[in-house]
Amino acid sequence: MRTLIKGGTVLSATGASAADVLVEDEKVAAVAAPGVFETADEVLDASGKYVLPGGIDAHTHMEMPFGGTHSVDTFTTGTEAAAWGGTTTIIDFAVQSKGTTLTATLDKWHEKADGNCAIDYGFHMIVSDVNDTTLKDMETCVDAGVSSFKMFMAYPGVFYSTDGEILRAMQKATETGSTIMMHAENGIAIDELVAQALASGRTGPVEHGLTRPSILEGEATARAIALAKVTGAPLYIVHLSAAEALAAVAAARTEGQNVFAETCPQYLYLSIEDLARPDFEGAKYVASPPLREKRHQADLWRGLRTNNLSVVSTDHCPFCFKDQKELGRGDFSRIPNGMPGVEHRMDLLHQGVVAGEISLARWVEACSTTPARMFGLYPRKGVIAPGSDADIVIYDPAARQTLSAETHHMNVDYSAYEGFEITGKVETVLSRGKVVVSPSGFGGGRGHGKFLARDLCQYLS
Ligand SMILES: NC(=O)NCCC(=O)O
Ligand SMILES: [Zn+2]
Ligand SMILES: [Zn+2]
Repeated sequence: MRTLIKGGTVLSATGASAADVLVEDEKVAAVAAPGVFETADEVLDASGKYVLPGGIDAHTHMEMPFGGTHSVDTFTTGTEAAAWGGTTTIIDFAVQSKGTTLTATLDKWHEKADGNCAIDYGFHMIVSDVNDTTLKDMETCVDAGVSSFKMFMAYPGVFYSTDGEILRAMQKATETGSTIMMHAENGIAIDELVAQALASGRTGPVEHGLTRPSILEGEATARAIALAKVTGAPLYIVHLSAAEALAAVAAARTEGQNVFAETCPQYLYLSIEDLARPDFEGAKYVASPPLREKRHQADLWRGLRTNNLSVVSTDHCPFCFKDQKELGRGDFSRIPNGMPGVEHRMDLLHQGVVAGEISLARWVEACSTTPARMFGLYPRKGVIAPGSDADIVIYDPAARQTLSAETHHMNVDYSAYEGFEITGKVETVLSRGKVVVSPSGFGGGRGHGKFLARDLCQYLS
């Protein structure tokens, strides 16, 4: 089966050019000057549109257990929603709970995802019980294509690891060539602030933000960087939200340390003012790290331009407002942490292009090419080039849309971006050559997506 994408502007991490793309079965066969290929079994007209590599969302949580409940997107609903938004690969997190092994955890996550995804997917591993077996199992995970391990300096008693445990896991990461991903917030100090707030009757959602000050993200980020320096491990800071944390990353990178960071659209567009919405509506915006004061946003955009922030992921972790966020009415510390967003990342970052914050090439780089390189998927993913998987988005940069829970495809009863006016819209999406989204609707489905065994990080200096 040959598909020709004709007349579009092909985007990459290095620029844009008028070109046609020939797809043969699941792969890109050729990229050539307009008109070189005359026809194919199927021809998609991309005149006036961008043709870009499918997005890679390197941070999602489908069906994630948290605080006695689960994030509500399944691997099926979440990957379908991702496809609607131009994302053709997710990397989700398998979650080790205390007392279980990494290998059993990985088996469990394969059971949840295999045969259920609409687009390709990989796994990172959350390490929450550092012991000799866990450290040994990290080797098995790397061999099985899970080459990155998330650890937490937050959530004492749940996912939290001590500095000593982090150090040991980092040493194993250095030995295996794998990457440590860090949730960098000082959870011990935060838990004190949370207890004090509750004791003095401050119970509403905004307290979630007020008890997790940005300086404690900066401190934890700097500490993680120090531990990575001692051990030589590559370090990737997840969901970076604060100027103080970004400064720590920038300083380490200036020294040449293999330290990288991602941010998420919510930190670029939303703020603590959303957490302060009345009538418990702020609960919709509870995630950790919390939404910050607006002053941080300009720093984050600058970080994206300078590559101190290399990747934009969503940290998609949806909990319904009714029933789930409700668990924390009267006690903000019980509000399930996480926000929906997997469907909107490409559109929201395109607004950064429209506003002149980032270039088109940078949009593609941060949302597709760099995550592919960072997590060992390049050049299979993250680029439109001969031999690459035909994960391709045809994007109409002039279309207009309004984001809303009424129209989104995520399995959650609210939109964090309700009413946002967007310039640009995904028109067609190919996943390994198959048209999964088109103007006539959803053509993909559960089971098309395949597990991606990933190589080591390809982004080290
Ligand atoms: N971010 C968040 O609040 N929930 C998902 C889990 C995590 O990434 O820490
Ligand atoms: Zn986290
Ligand atoms: Zn997360």
